[in-house]
Amino acid sequence: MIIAVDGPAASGKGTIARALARHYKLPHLDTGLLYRAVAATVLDNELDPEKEADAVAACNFDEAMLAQERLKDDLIGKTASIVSAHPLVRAALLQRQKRFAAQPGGAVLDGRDIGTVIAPHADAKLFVKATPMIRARRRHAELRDRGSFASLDKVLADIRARDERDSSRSQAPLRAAEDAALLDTSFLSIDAAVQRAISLVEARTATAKQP
Ligand SMILES: Nc1ncnc2c1ncn2[C@@H]1O[C@H](COP(=O)(O)OP(=O)(O)OP(=O)(O)O)[C@@H](O)[C@H]1O
Ligand SMILES: Nc1ccn([C@@H]2O[C@H](COP(=O)(O)O)[C@@H](O)[C@H]2O)c(=O)n1
Repeated sequence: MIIAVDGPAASGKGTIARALARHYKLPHLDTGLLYRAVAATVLDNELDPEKEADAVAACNFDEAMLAQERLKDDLIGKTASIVSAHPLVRAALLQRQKRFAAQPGGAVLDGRDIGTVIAPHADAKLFVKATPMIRARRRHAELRDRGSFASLDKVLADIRARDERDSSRSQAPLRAAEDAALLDTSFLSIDAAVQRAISLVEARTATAKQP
């Protein structure tokens, strides 16, 4: 079974995707980490994220980087959103994600274009959302716990800017696939959001099994 989980920054899609992977005993890929690794490589080598050739050169990143906690840094997230808008960067990362989705037994992937581009034939697609302010509060708390002290206003402004950049790019913009089930986590606890996600996956796959 392939499960595609998409949504904007800090909507809770990663939390839900990890829980679904545990529940269904499937491998999970957080595709945002790939773009974050490209971004970190750009920054480490003092390249220009706005320049497509610089960003493409960084797609050959060191695999060990994917395990680094610093990939969660805000600057890396923001830079990831810049490099991910380059068509050649998306092309360089495409096959790796498609291969992960196509492995025997299936997989759970989360990102921005899983249901639309990476796994358009996924058995179940979820589009996770929450209001910008709620997402900003969650991200603010997460950053604070990691010792970073950006103000809530700044985190909210960054989230809005990232939404705008991710939704307006020409290639694989952030959007819900037409056949995705919407899951608004704004007023759900993590446990309630995960239960709802499992119910939606069950409903999708039960419909598909009907003769
Ligand atoms: N339903 C929820 N209620 C409260 N907090 C939540 C909920 N879902 C997720 N969170 C918390 O919000 C933060 C962001 O969640 P998560 O990392 O899953 O989002 P994301 O959509 O994957 O973000 P990104 O795309 O930026 O990686 C985390 O600290 C997570 O624990
Ligand atoms: N499938 C994806 C996943 C991510 N991106 C871009 O990477 C940025 C960081 O992603 P996070 O999920 O770790 O926040 C994100 O803002 C997107 O620009 C993408 O384009 N496609």
